[in-house]
Amino acid sequence: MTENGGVTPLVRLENVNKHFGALHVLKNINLTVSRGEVLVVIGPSGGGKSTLCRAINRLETIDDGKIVFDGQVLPEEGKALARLRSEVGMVFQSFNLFAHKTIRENVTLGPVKVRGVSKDAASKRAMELLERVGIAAQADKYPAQLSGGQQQRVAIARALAMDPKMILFDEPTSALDPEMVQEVLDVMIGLARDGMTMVVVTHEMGFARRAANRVVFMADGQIVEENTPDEFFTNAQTDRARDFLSKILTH
Ligand SMILES: Nc1ncnc2c1ncn2[C@@H]1O[C@H](COP(=O)(O)OP(=O)(O)OP(=O)(O)O)[C@@H](O)[C@H]1O
Repeated sequence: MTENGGVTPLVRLENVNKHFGALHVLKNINLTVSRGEVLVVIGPSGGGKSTLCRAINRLETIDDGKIVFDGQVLPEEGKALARLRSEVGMVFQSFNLFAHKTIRENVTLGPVKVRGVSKDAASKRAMELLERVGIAAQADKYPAQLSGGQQQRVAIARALAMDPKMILFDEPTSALDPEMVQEVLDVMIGLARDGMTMVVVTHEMGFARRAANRVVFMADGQIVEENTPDEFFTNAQTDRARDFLSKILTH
């Protein structure tokens, strides 16, 4: 069966619930992400945004409901899950680079280990990707020798090296000094323009306005609103969203 005018969504969450102990963190979430779509998830702290993102590639288990990725209902373990993990890139707030590997090695490792790509081919591709994120000149350095913004761009290149079907970004600029935020957002805007499917948890409203196809507002474990950025930012439908926006936009 097809949806969205004949295009099957890349990801579909159906009635997904998740508890941490007594805390109901995801409350009956229904959400689709279309191929090539940039979905920005915003909302107050503790609302479940990270958990939603992590549930999509099963870094978090879910209690019930269903997650369909690229036409397949995902199990909690096994080969299908390993395939998902290699097809869904993830960029975290903390860059998670291997400290004792060079920048180039960080980007080469995944394709060699997981995909069986030859070292030479992976290394050549790594340089192309480092070029793309504007960091090829630093290829032989180690992560600690780079700024936070540069390290995050390496993390994006590393995700791209796996030829992912989508990339999840969980607050990718939150740990950065303010002057480095834009360089990372510019790389992400470039990816969005190139058609990468992206789910982005962020407080960067400028990014949402420029790059998002859809904004999802999450609070208290629920999707409270979802709309185009234009509609959401000018005409939010709920008090919760309006209240949140008035706080962050005047911040
Ligand atoms: N591993 C865990 N064990 C227990 N509780 C957790 C765990 N991870 C998250 N939580 C709790 O679940 C709730 C949702 O957290 P989550 O990180 O998904 O929210 P968030 O919207 O991303 O918030 P933030 O913007 O602060 O990162 C919070 O109350 C958090 O403390």
